[in-house]
Amino acid sequence: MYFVANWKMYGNLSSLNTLDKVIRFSKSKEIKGGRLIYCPPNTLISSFAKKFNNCQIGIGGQNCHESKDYGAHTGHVNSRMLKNIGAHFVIIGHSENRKQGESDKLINLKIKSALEAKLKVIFCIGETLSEKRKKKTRSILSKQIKIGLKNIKNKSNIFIAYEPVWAIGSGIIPKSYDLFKTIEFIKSKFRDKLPKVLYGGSVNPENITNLKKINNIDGFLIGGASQSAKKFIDIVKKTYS
Ligand SMILES: O=C[C@H](O)COP(=O)(O)O
Repeated sequence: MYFVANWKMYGNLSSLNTLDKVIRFSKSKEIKGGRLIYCPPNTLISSFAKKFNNCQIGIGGQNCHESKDYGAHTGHVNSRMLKNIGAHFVIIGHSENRKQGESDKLINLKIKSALEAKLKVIFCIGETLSEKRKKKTRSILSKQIKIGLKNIKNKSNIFIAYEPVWAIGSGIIPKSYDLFKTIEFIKSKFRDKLPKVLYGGSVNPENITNLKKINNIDGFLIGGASQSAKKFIDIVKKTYS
């Protein structure tokens, strides 16, 4: 199982101290089969990479520019730059960026550039509350997958993160059966090799006990709770208990 910590726009150099606990945990037997990945803000990727030297914790960025080339794009960072400072993963298509106007087409270009830079991609998809109410979840997910992954033949380095927008930061999670069926639907879109599908949206040490019972989920993309080492570790421990 994969446990991805998305720190969003939180954290500074002093946050590095909180990682000691996670590093110790990652080297203990308690980690079982858990694979930990941290996606801090870009300002902290190098420091995280140094800190995680000698342990099995992956590092990722939270977004990247679509161009694989360097260029005059003020305020942006491309996938090569992320790779160069120690990232192995990048989150692309997060709803917080889609909300800012990131289109499926742009997401497709970003994914291609990230794969070219040899980063693994955590590709976020999910419906809004109004789309859910209009029973459009499946058509929205199909469109996001179809355009987002257009002309990408080798999908082996792509993880899908299903994050219903209404579940992010709201404390609300989908009903277990609905979530199982949605993940099954997402996987049905892939013919040959099934991608790993993560769930994200208000995952915490309390609701993980139910979420872990949904047996087609391959891991979790965790926002708020991942900023606390204790909560993040608890989520992993409870998944295996
Ligand atoms: O990337 C993480 C998700 O947006 C979930 O965030 P959350 O756990 O704070 O709801």
